[in-house]
Amino acid sequence: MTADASHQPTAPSPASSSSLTAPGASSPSLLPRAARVFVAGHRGLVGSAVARRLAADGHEVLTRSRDQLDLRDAARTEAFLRDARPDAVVLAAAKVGGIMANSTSPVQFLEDNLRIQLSVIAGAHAARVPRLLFLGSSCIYPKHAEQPIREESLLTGPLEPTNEAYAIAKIAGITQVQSYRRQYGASYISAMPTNLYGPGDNFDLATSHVLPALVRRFHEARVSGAPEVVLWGTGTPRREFLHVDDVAAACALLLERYDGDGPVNIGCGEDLPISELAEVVRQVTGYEGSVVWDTSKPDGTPRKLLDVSRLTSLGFKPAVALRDGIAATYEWWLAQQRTG
Ligand SMILES: NC(=O)C1=CN([C@@H]2O[C@H](COP(=O)(O)OP(=O)(O)OC[C@H]3O[C@@H](n4cnc5c(N)ncnc54)[C@H](OP(=O)(O)O)[C@@H]3O)[C@@H](O)[C@H]2O)C=CC1
Ligand SMILES: C[C@H]1O[C@H](OP(=O)(O)OP(=O)(O)OC[C@H]2O[C@@H](n3cnc4c(=O)[nH]c(N)nc43)[C@H](O)[C@@H]2O)[C@@H](O)[C@@H](O)C1=O
Repeated sequence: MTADASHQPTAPSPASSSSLTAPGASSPSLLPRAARVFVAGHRGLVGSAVARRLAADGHEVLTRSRDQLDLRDAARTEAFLRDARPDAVVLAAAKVGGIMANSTSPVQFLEDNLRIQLSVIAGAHAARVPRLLFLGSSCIYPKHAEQPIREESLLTGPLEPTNEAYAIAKIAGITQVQSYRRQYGASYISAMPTNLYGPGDNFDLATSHVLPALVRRFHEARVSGAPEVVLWGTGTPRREFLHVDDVAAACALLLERYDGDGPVNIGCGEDLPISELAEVVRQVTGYEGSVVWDTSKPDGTPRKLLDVSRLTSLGFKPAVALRDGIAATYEWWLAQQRTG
């Protein structure tokens, strides 16, 4: 793949580009009206929500399934982008999973994500795509970062070992985006969402995140009449959960209003212990047995609450309350079960 930069705008200096650039609500959007946007990973939890949101906002959403285009293939990805010539790319394709999948398959979490990022970000630049949003994750921050975690905490301490490979791939993605901005003046940005959930989530207990796993475990225990549900770890780690429709709204806002060098955290600003999350899910699913904690399983990072002031300064406000979002996600999953 080539990344011919000869026609790119002059690069801003890294120093000047490190400040937050947030056009006011009256400023023109950084995304044209009825823009053509390639959403990479449109079948996933986040990509599907972003695609729905952008379409509802009047944009044209371009998609390719993995069968049609494996985004690890740099040459084919660049050729697709040169041909499609989108106004923007949202990079929501990634190798994604919960704590166990991350711990047991670090090679795939590192290599697939590095390859996808190299293909899509370099390919977008080569195809002169003017705008790109890269999605990372809150796990990029140090395990013991000061809470709530500000964007400036990046690279200030050791990472959580259970997802270090994934985090390092995502940090490389942030640096790649910043490098295209610094060297070529590309209007490419990064966002770091907190733990997400919603319709389209992965409910496979071996690879899922905690929230869909709890929904499935409590539901199946209620249906089978099991006296107890076994959950992983101690229940003490704290996590922040954001509904995927809110993430999609934040992504749309950032595409329209943010053009800064640093990543932007996406979260709701509130967290809770996994034990409390379990209690909410128990109530929503109607399970009446008890919970047992399997402390042979990893806890992961003790706390991951994001400082979201950079995002809220742009006007973001989450709309979905956690209990309502869990109830709707449970309904969605039950409907999926019914339709096979
Ligand atoms: N879920 C969460 O809690 C969080 C997610 N994020 C970030 O959001 C982004 C999206 O995550 P999420 O939606 O949850 O993940 P999903 O696993 O739900 O979706 C990922 C998508 O990427 C696609 N994909 C993966 N590999 C390839 C490939 N080689 N070629 C083409 N497509 C590929 C998948 O395709 P297919 O359907 O064929 O498998 C899928 O559609 C990721 O960058 C993730 O890091 C950040 C924080 C938390
Ligand atoms: C989004 C984020 O997601 C991951 O990090 P994580 O937040 O640690 O992941 P998680 O959702 O899997 O677990 C959260 C907590 O919940 C506990 N837990 C209890 N019972 C179950 C359970 O049944 N399944 C799972 N998965 N966890 C459980 C579990 O032990 C842990 O204490 C990384 O992929 C990381 O890379 C990343 O970006």
